[in-house]
Amino acid sequence: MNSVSASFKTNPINIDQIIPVDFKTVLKLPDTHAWTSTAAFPDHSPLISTHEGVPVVDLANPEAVTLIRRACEKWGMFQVTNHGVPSKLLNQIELQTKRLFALPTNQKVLAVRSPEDCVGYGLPRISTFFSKLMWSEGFTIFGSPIHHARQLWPNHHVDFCNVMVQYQKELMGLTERILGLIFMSLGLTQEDVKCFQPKNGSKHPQALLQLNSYPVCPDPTRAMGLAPHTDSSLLTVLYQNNITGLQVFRENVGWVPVHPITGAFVVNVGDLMHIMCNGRFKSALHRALVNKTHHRVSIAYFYGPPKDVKISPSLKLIDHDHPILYRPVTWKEYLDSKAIHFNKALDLIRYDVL
Ligand SMILES: C=C1C[C@]23C[C@H]1CC[C@H]2[C@@]12CCC[C@@](C)(C(=O)O1)[C@H]2[C@@H]3C(=O)O
Ligand SMILES: O=C(O)CCC(=O)C(=O)O
Ligand SMILES: [Fe+2]
Repeated sequence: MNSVSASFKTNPINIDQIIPVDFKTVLKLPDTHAWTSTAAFPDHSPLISTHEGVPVVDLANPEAVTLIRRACEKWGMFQVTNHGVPSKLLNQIELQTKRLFALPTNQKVLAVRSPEDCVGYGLPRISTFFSKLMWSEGFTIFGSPIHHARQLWPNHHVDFCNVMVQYQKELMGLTERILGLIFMSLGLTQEDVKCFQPKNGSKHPQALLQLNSYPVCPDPTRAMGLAPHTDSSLLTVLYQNNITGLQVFRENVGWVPVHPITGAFVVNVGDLMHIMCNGRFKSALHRALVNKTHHRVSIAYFYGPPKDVKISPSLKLIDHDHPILYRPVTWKEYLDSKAIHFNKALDLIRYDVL
């Protein structure tokens, strides 16, 4: 069993927090989805438009490593262009994602996630930490989605499965290429990071694909698409359709929109990378808002280390001025802690926080 499934088994979720409402039939924002009175209430005030945005890195630029290092230090996030993933595949995955979420609710629930598993249809896992429900639905895939796809389309699941499998293959290549640049930017060599190099003996990295859908919302100023969180991965590579909604939080600045760039990916530092580089790159706090007129979709690829590999701060980044901050953890151990402690999980493995 992979680390993610194993963690879901240890921390099952209540079925009420898995099945979304039927967004299409709701004409007025229900109280269950109105975030107005909560601490996490979305601040919709526009930022001063002259403010700089998330850096865009052209992977063909010889300066890419330096640009990535700066972006990771300052934002924990950047966008990449010239990445080599065929635009045809991006169009196909967007189309298949929309095809899935366009199904009637009674059909989508045929592929619902079980309380003890990570794959299938349902609300975001972090829903359990908030008193209000989010205005979004998701479909999680690990490897081939054939089991659930067959339930959705008994005779028409082949195209969906092929696109999802092909996309994961492409994204594994791209993510490993970007990871290589990130390690280079930290001065780490292949030898330093060989513990989770692909195909190290029988060990393989683990990755998950998350299709997100944000239906049009009758009252977006009071709703939340996906509540603020950091990703538990090493690195997440996200494709978004051309609808704005993603925002990243910056200390002393606030929420900054991450406007879609046609054909680009958003890359964000996850908690495990934060640990590996001893906090030098911070995992990006981000969220997604919704809107009244446009259906937004995004496809997140969460990349993590092989099962049972302990992630710990690289010794090369530790010295007198940079004492070691985090204890070693496997992805499963970290996900288990996150399932209970959510945004406190990172602090709980710090040596200096009790
Ligand atoms: C490997 C992962 C990463 C998970 C948990 C597990 C499976 C599903 C992922 C998401 C997907 C949606 C946002 C998030 C915040 C959520 O609720 O579920 C993610 C979470 C995380 O990054 O922690
Ligand atoms: O939809 C988005 O832009 C963000 C998705 C996300 O943060 C996630 O799936 O973890
Ligand atoms: Fe995320």
